Amino acid sequence: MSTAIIGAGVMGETLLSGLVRAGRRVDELLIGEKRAERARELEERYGVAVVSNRDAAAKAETLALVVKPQDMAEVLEEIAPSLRAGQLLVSLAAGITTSFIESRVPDGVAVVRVMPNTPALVDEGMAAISPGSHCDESHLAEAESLLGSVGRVLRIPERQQDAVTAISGSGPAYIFFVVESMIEAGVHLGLPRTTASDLVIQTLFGSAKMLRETGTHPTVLREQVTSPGGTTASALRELEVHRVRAAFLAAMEAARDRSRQLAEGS
Ligand SMILES: NC(=O)C1=CN([C@@H]2O[C@H](COP(=O)(O)OP(=O)(O)OC[C@H]3O[C@@H](n4cnc5c(N)ncnc54)[C@H](OP(=O)(O)O)[C@@H]3O)[C@@H](O)[C@H]2O)C=CC1
Ligand SMILES: O=C(O)[C@@H]1CCC=N1
Repeated sequence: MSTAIIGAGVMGETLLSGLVRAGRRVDELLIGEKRAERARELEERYGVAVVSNRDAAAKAETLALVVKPQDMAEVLEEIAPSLRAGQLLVSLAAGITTSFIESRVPDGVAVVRVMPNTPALVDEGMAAISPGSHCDESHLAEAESLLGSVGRVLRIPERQQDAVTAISGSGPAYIFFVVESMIEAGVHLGLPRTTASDLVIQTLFGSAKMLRETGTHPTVLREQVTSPGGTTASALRELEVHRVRAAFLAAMEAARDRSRQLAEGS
C-alpha cells in the first residue's frame, strides 16, 4: 500500500521522517513537492521518490496533504482528475474542513482531517483526527496508523478542530516561547546562557514527566512548589499582575479564530 505526502515542508518532512523511523518501506512512499532543489534534498536524505502531484495522486492509496491552507484549493484542483473512489486523503492543514476538500474531489474519495504538531519529530506528537462524510472505520484506522507512528492520536468531532489547532497544533510554539523567556530571564539574573538553558530545559522535561506519570492536577503540582511566603509565590504574583493567564486565553482565542479564517482562503 503506497502513501504519498504532498507538500514536504516542516510538517510534511516530520511525517516522512517518522514513517521512515517506524519502518515504513521507502519504496512504498511517494513525495509531491514543487521545488526541484527541495525535492533533490528529500531524495538524498531519505531515498524516497519525488514525483508530480498528479502521479502521486494516481499511484498512492493514501495521500497526506501537508501544504499550506492557502495552497490547498490549487493542489486539489491539480490532483482531482487523478483521484478515484476508494482513495483516502488525510489533510494536515489548519482550518481546512473535510467538506472543503470533499467538494473538490471525486465522489467516494474519503477524507480525514488531522491536526498534528511538531513534537512528532521525536515521536512525541499529539494528533487529533476527525472523519469526513465518506469515511469508514478502515479510513480512520489508516489515518491513526499514519499519525500513530509519530505519537499519540485522539479521535475528535470536527467542530473541535479549530480549538485543537489553537491548543496542541500551535501549542509547541507557546511552550518554546516560555522556554525562551525563562532562559533570557536567567541571563538577566547573571547566569551563563548555557547554564540557564540546561536549567530550563530539564525543568520543562521533568515537569512534563510529572504531569504525565503522576496524573496529578497541575494546580496541585503548582501548589506543591509554592511554599508559603516563599519565592514561587512572589513570582506567581507577578505573573498574575501581568495578566499572563488572560494573555494565554486571548492568544488561544486568536489562534482558534485564525484557524476558522484559513478555511475561507485568507
Ligand atoms: N508547522 C507546524 O507546526 C504545523 C503545520 N500544520 C499544517 O501543515 C501544513 C504545512 O505547514 P508547514 O509544514 O509549517 O509549512 P511549509 O511551508 O514548511 O510546508 C509546505 C510545503 O508545501 C510545499 N508546497 C506548496 N505548494 C505545493 C504544491 N502545489 N505541490 C507540492 N508542494 C507544495 C511547499 O513548497 P515551497 O516551500 O516550495 O513553497 C512547502 O515545502 C499547513 O497546512 C499547516 O497548517 C499543522 C500542524 C502543525
Ligand atoms: O501556525 C500554523 O498555522 C500551523 C498550524 C498549527 C501550527 N502551525
